[in-house]
Amino acid sequence: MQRDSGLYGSIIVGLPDGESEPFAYDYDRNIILNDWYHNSTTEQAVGLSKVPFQWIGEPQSLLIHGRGRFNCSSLSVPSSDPGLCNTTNPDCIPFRLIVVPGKTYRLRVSSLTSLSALSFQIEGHKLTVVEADGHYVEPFVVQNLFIYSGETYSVLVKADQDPTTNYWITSNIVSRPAPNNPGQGVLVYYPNHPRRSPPTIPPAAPVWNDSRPRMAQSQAIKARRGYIHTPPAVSDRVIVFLNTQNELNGRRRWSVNNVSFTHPLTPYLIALKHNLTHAFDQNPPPDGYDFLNYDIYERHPNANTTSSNGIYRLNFNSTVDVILQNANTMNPNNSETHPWHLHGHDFWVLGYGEGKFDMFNDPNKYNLVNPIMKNTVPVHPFGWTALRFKADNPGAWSFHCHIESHLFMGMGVVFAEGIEKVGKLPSSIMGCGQTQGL
Ligand SMILES: O=C1O[C@H]([C@@H](O)CO)C(O)=C1O
Repeated sequence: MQRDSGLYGSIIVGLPDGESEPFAYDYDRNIILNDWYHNSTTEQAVGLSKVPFQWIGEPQSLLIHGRGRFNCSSLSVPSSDPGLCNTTNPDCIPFRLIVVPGKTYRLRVSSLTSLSALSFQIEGHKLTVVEADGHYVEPFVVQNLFIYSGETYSVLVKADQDPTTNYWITSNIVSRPAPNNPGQGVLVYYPNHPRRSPPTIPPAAPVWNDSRPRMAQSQAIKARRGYIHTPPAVSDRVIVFLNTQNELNGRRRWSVNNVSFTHPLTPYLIALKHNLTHAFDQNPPPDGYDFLNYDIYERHPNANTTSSNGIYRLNFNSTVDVILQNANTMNPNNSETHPWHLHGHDFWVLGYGEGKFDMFNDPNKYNLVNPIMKNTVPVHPFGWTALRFKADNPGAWSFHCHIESHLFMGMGVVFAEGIEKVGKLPSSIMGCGQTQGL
């Protein structure tokens, strides 16, 4: 859980010389969104592993590019440290984005939240979505951008409003019933004073449990004309992943096809390359679940799930479809949003749907014309998301929910392909588990 402890940043990849973007802007700015907890990740991990389970709860603040505010009146015991909870402390100055009237800004917005699904908004300004996870998007305009942990977007925003005032930049939690405690920054029109707060109240958050606008925005993201990578027309293998919340020996877990993921001590790549067959479970986890009989609107009937560190072996260069199927958690009438993130590949997003994926009819509705390629994608409450990718990158790759505590609780799988094509592994990476002395 190092990311939650602050180990993160952005890498911006430029274009090769002589190439230009298919959209125009004057300035480029980077905005990282995050959520912030007062408990350390170690304390969180201890609670998540406890019997009875102690959930991490909602974050204490939302950060916009590293800056946030804590509502001090929410402390049950007032802080004795006068330096803390002091809004005049320079550390409490919110994020400011200074813009020149009339200019267009490309904002590279990314979310590295440990839990929260966010809605990002700039009061009074439209956002034109032009890029997602490094791929150009057929442009579309939104009032607020829904962004899930692990995703990156570029939006264009034009400073075309009344320049005599400043405007709120906000992030709000959606998809969970969190207290209304938005992340707040300020869009400052030059040469207004950068400390001047906007005269308005910040824009209202979207209704947290209305998943329709989120689903609609997910479906609106298509590859830009002229930049479409056409997916293979058919796949060689279809894997359906039922996402459920369960228990294992009294511990709360997440599982995929009733298998909750555990990490082996020996790194997979080394174990595979050196044929260390005792390093992890050699039985592959299942490719599906009982989709005819399983009721996704009920709690998992088998409260006691299984666990494994087994992996999915993919034929090199094969085309794989993955259907992520969401379901009810252990709480009645509750299903959550999960941003699934794949290492080592980009996948085509073929479709999203509500309810149970119908494997006889839903594939006919796949978008094979202009699907966006991404590496992180939401699975909406009680919904499904269909992906396709080429298993063309030799190695062992994690595919997991980007919510840090959900991965910790077992919500992930590992794909491996083309291991024979991986070159000799350096001795400097040896040391863990059974790799000592290799
Ligand atoms: O993993 C989770 O556990 C809690 C809750 O389901 C516990 O009952 C929650 O909101 C999660 O996302």
